[in-house]
Formats: sequence, structure tokens, C-alpha cells
Amino acid sequence: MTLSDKLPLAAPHVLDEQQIRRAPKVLLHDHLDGGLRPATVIELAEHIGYRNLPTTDPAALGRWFRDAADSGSLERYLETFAHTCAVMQTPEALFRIAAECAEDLAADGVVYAEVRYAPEQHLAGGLSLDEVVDAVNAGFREGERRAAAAGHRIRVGTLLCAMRHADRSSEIARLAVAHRDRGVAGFDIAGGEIGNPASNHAEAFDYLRAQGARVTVHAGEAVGMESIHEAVLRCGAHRIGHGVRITDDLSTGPDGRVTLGRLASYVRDMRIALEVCPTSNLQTGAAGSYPEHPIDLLRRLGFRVCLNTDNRLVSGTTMTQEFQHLATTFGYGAAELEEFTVNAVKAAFLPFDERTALLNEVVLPGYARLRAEELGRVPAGAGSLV
Ligand SMILES: O=c1[nH]cnc2c1ncn2[C@H]1C[C@H](O)[C@@H](CO)O1
Ligand SMILES: [Zn+2]
Repeated sequence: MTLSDKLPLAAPHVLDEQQIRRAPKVLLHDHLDGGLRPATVIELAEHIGYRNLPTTDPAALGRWFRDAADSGSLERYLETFAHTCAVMQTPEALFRIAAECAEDLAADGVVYAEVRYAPEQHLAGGLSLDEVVDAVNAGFREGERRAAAAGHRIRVGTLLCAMRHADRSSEIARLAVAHRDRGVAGFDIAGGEIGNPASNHAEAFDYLRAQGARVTVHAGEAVGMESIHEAVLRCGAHRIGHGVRITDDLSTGPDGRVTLGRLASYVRDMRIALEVCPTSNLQTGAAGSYPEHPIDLLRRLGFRVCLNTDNRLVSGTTMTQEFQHLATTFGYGAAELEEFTVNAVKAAFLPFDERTALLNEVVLPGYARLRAEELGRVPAGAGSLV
């Protein structure tokens, strides 16, 4: 027994913002075109003569995105992306935005991220789909280098999105497979869920399955169980973007016991990760408030839940802030932040040996230290958590 084991344990204290920021976090659901720096949007708009921005003051623009997206409707939320996509049409702009994304995530303590975007939305300046992917990947490599020079370790992979309302999913699926060992970790389908079933893109999903590609699907955000059912059982999704409407398949008995229906059981049994994005869900109406958000229920029921930002600019958030909201609402501490992070590592579209190394070399040591800090055994900030 060591001396410290004999000391009475201090009551755990609430983690402060710095401690949460320093903890190694893993982010699987973040849109490149939803996370630009407001000042970058303004500079790039100026450069190309795009005159439709609602304001050219960076702080006001950041507020504008968050407020405009705070509509209770996914469709209205998605309208705000017209401004970001407008300034993402050249290799230079894509490179810069990806590099800044990696720097910003690293400064927020993210050690591994999968950042997604829809290549088909970046062709208006004459780029090919391959050129879009190459520019974004080069930007991420540069961002990783800059982050390392600033003392932050981060690795970023990408997910290529097809859009539900469009008809290029088979092309995007082929693009994702063609680039899979060169910076692309997998495929996603995004966009308005109502009236645009993922099964319209069956050919793309069949191809991805035949190629053994990794797939996530935005589902269970604006539409309920049928959308999740289709994503998992028709499209072969390994993860679900949002997925919070899986609660439609839960029932609570008079004694308070929660019973899982067949779909919810399948999702939990097969360890299909739910990429939960609480603030975005409040904006699009997928959840009413932080206390009413199902993330805590799903976590306690044993679903593989991870915590995400969705769109840092549009939702006015960061990984640190997402966790702070949950800490305030549900009393979460280091144990829950670690749980979400371990779940994210397990669900990451990385080879098994790389997931194991990320877990053992970065994540677990970081949280061992954070838990010690929480118990008051180690002064906050002593040594680096990342
Ligand atoms: O939460 C979302 N649900 C569905 N689609 C979304 C969400 N957030 C962003 N998108 C869309 C808008 C972007 O232009 C696109 C690709 O990143 O993905
Ligand atoms: Zn999303």
C-alpha cells in the first residue's frame, strides 16, 4: 500500500473548462463545412467577391449562424451551409479550411477526428471530385503539422458524404473507396432526412458493402425508427449519425424499467455506435433541452454512445463545450468523459492495431491522470494529458 492509498480521498470536484479541454478527446462526427472560423468565412468571401454574407463582423457572423440554425427544423439548419459552401470552391480555400480545422480541434484537446464533408458541394469553381479530396487531405496534413509544432498531437481522417436529396451517391461511394488508404476513412450520407430515404441510394450502399468499406449514416434525427432501421439493415451502417430517435423503440413500464424493442436491441447488441450531437439536436428539434436529451438514458442502457459537435460554427460549439453542457446537466465527471471517448475509439474507422494504440498510449493514460486530478491527488494541469 502506498502513502497516497492511506490518505482519505477528497470528494471529486467538478472538472473545470481547462481540465476538460486538456483531456484527450475523440470526435467522429464533425462537418468540415459546418466548422469554419467566422473570420475565415469573411476573408474568403471578400477574396472571391461573395456578397451574400449577413454581416462581415466575425463575432456577429458566429452569432448569426448559431441563431439562424436555432430553428427547430433540420431543413432550416441546413440552409445556413449555403454561405460556407460558397467560399469552399478552390483548392486554396479547402486547404486552408482543413488546416484550420485540424488546428482548432487539436487546441480543443481532440487527438483523433473523422471530419466529413460532401465533395459534390465543392465543384462550382471547376474542381473535380478527386481534386477536392486531395486539397482537403493536404490541408489536414498541414494542420496536423502545425498542431504538432504548437505541442498538440492530432490525427484527422475524413468521411465523404453523399447528399440524400441528390443523385451522386454511387460516385461518392466509389470516390471514398478509391481514396480509402489515402486519408479517407469512410462514407456517410447527410442532408434533409424527411422525404429522402437512404434506401434511394441502395446501389451505393451495396457497392460499399461489397468493397468492405466503413459506413455511417445520418439517421434518426428528423425521422424516427424507420430511418434507423433502413440505415442499419438496408444500408449496412456501422455507426449512426445522431440516432437519438432510437428512443422511439424503448418503452418504460410502470416500475420505471425500460424495455428495448427489436431494433433498439439490434443496435445495442451489435455495438452500432450512436454519434450523438446534443447542441445540434436542440437546434434542429431532435431534442427539447439538455435535461430532456436522451444521451444519458442511452448511455445508462449500455448503447455505444459517443459525444460529438456536428457543426462547430453552425451550432456554436466545441467538444469541450458539449461535455460542459452534459457535466452541468447530468453531473458528469472524468468517468463519463472517458466512457464517451473509449466508445469513440472503439467505433473509429481505424484499423484495429491503430485503435488499440490510440487507446493504450493516449486515451487511457490521459484519463488516469484526469481521474487523479478529479480526486485532488494531482495538481490540475501538472503534466500534459495529450
Ligand atoms: O445534422 C445534420 N444532419 C444532416 N445533414 C447535415 C447535418 N449537419 C450537416 N449536414 C449536411 C450539411 C453539409 O453541407 C453536409 C456535408 O457536410 O452535411
Ligand atoms: Zn451531421
